[in-house]
Amino acid sequence: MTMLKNPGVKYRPFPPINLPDRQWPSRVITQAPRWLSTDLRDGNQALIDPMGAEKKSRFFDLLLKVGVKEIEVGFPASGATDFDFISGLVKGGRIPSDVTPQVLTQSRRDLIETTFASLEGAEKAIVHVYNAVSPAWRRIVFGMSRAEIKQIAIEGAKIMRDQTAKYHGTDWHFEYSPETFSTAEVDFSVEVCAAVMEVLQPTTAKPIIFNLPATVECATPNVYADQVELFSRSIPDRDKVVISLHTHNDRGTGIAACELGLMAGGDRVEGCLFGNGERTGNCDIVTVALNMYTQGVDPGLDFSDIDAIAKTVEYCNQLPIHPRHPYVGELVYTSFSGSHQDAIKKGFAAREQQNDETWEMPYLPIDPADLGRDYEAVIRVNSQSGKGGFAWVLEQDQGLKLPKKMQAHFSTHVQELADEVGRELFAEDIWTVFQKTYHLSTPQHFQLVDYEESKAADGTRIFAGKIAVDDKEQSVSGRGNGLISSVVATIAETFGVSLEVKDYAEHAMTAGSDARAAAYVECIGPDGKTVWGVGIDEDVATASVRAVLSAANGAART
Ligand SMILES: CC(=O)SCCNC(=O)CCNC(=O)[C@H](O)C(C)(C)COP(=O)(O)OP(=O)(O)OC[C@H]1O[C@@H](n2cnc3c(N)ncnc32)[C@H](O)[C@@H]1OP(=O)(O)O
Ligand SMILES: CC(C)C(=O)C(=O)O
Repeated sequence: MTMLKNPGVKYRPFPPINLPDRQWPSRVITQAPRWLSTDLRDGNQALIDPMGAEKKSRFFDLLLKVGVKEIEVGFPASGATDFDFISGLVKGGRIPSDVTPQVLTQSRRDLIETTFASLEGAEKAIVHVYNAVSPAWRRIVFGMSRAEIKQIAIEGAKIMRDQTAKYHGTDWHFEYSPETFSTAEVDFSVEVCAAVMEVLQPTTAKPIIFNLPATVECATPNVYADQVELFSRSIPDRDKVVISLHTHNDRGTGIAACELGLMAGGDRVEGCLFGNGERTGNCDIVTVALNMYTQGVDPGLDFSDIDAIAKTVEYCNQLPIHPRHPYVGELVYTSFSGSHQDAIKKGFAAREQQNDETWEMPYLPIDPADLGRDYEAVIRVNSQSGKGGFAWVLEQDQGLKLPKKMQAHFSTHVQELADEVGRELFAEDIWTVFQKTYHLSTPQHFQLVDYEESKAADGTRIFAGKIAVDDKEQSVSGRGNGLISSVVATIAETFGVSLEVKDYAEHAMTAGSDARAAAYVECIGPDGKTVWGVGIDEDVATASVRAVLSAANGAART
C-alpha cells in the first residue's frame, strides 16, 4: 500500500458545524479553568507499562505539589492495582481536604459498583461514567441505535444515583462523558446528557460535570470550539452544568482545541502533564497553563521547578519528553543561530536598563527563570552561530565582555573551529581557541615576568621590568605618556615589534570568585594589519600590560 493519489476515495472531510452567530472567536481567556489531571487514568492506560503503586503514589504527590485540585486517580474496576491504590489513598488519609479524587468507569453495573467500593470512606469524590455516542461507535462497537446508546447512559446514571445511597458518608459528585463527542452529532450528545441530568438532578450548588471529549481529534480546532459553544448553548439548565474539555492530539492541535474550547464556554480542562495519553496524547495541561501565564493570567498551577517535575513524570511514565516540547524541552530556551543569539543578547542588555518587570525578549516568550531554568543554555554555539553566541558564552563562562570589534575578529576563529569539528562548541572549546588566538596560554613568545612603573620628572611614565622571550628572561625598559605607551615603546625598542594602539577597553570580570580585570587592546602591527591583545590579571594595570604583550605575541607570530 502507498499513499493514495486521491485520498478523497478513502477519507471524508469533517462536516463543519452550522453556527453562523458563533461568539467564541472574539472571546479572550482571562481566568484559569478548573484543572483535572488524568495522568493516573488516561495517561496511565496509554503506557507501555502502566504505573504500579509506587509510581502512582509519586505522581499523585507531584500533582499535589503542582497544585492540581481534581485528580482522576484511576479506573478502579480495571483491576487490583488501581483499586488498591485508590482505596489506599482514601484509607491512608492521603487526599488533602481541598483535593477531590475522580475515578472512571464504563456504564456497566458491576464496574460501577466496584468503582464506588474503591472510594469507600472518601470525604468527597467524583465518579465519572462514559459511553461512546458517535455514529461509528454506535454502529461498529455497540451495534446499537441512538435510543439504545442513550439508555446505556441513563442506566449508568441510575446505578450511580443508587450507589450514593449505599455510601452516604461521602460528598458525591458526578461526571458524565459522551465519549467520542468530537465525532458525534452535537444534538445527540445534548439529548443524552439531558437524559442523564433528568436522573441525577444536579443543582447550581452541586452541578453535574459534562465532559466533552475529542476522544479522537478529527477536525481543525475551530470545529471543536463550535461543538462546545453549540453544546453550551443547547444544554438545559446551563447553570447546573460544568463543561469540561478533554482533547486528544491526533492532528497535533489538542492544545489549540482546548484553548478555543475555553473561549467557547469550557469551565474545566482535563489533561496530562506534558501531554502523555492515548496515541498522540491528551491535552498538555502544562502548556495550556503556561500559555495563559504568558498572557498575564495566573493559571493557579505551580511549575516553578519544571525540570524536577519533568524528571518525575519521565520516571513514572517511562517515556521521554521531547527536547522541543513547549516550555520544558531541553532545547526550548536555546538558540544556536546567529541572528537569534544577537537579538537575545541585546534583549538581556536592554532588560538590565529597564525599570519594570515587563518581559519583552526577542525569541523567548517566557522568562526561563520563572520555571527554574537558568540563562546559561539560552545561547549555544555551533556553525550556525554568530558573534553574539560566543560572546555570550565567554561572558557567562569566563566573565569576559569582548569589545564589539574584537568579537568580529575572534568570530573567524570560532567559525573555523565549528566548521572543522562539525558539532556544537562547548564553553571549554571556545575558551581554548580564545586562549590560543590571543596567546593567553603558556608557553608564550613574549611573557611578562615582572615590572615596575614609575613617573619621570617630565611627567612621562617609565616601564621597567623583565620579559621572557621564549623562556629567556631579559631586562627591559621604555618610556611613554602612560603605562600602555611605555610598554609599546619598550617592545618596539627592545624587540623591534612596533605597535600602534588604536583602541583600549577594560572591565572587572564577573565570573569566578576572585576579583580580576580584563583589558583589551586593538593595535596596528608592523605589517599594517589589526592585531588584538587580551590581558587578564588581578590588577587592572597589569592586565593592560599583559594585553599589549598579547598583541605583541600576535604581531610576532604574523
Ligand atoms: C476513551 C477512553 O479512554 S475510555 C477508558 C478506557 N480505559 C480502559 O479501558 C482501561 C481500563 N479498562 C479495563 O481494564 C477493562 O476494559 C475493563 C476491566 C474495565 C472491562 O473489561 P472487559 O469486561 O473485558 O470489557 P471491555 O473493556 O473489553 O469492553 C467490552 C464490552 O463493554 C462494552 N463497553 C465498552 N465501553 C462501554 C461503556 N463505556 N459503557 C458500557 N459498555 C461498554 C463493549 O461494547 C463490550 O461489550 P460486548 O462485550 O457486549 O461487545
Ligand atoms: C472517557 C473519556 C473521557 C476519554 O478518556 C476520552 O474520550 O478520551
